[in-house]
Amino acid sequence: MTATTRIVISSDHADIELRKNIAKHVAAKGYAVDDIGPMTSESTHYPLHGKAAAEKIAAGEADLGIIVCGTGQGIMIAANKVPGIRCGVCSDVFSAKMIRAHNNAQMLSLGARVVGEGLALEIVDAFLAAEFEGGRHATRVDMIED
Ligand SMILES: O=C(CO)[C@H](O)[C@H](O)[C@H](O)COP(=O)(O)O
Repeated sequence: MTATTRIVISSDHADIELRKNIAKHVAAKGYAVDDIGPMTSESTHYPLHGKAAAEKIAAGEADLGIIVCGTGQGIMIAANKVPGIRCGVCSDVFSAKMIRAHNNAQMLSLGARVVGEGLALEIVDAFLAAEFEGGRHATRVDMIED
């Protein structure tokens, strides 16, 4: 991915500070960041925010997405309900690389109550640095889309 890649970022209330710091971290690398909130820690509903971020990608308004909830799981499930979206929860750097390299995932989900900020930023970096390998993996991703 290049610095012109557009990245949509969202979360629920579980940790908006982590989300904001991810947005700052990614913007500092030169990526075009669209942080769609929420902007307060008031309790909200993760399906709304996973869907909103995924729909930006499905509509061609963003290339990649990073979403955050308490475990990363609920917001990931919601994002994956949007047709064409492939999103994985990652708590380690290797998985973050592989969901791009083998699964061509457009979205990374993080659990703010699972990983600390330092590891979260390393996971983000691995996700953004990885490239889809295509080949046999494209066959399998096509099977998911079918
Ligand atoms: O982890 C989550 C969903 O998988 C969300 O962050 C929820 O907020 C989580 O279920 C906890 O909810 P709470 O209202 O913050 O107790």
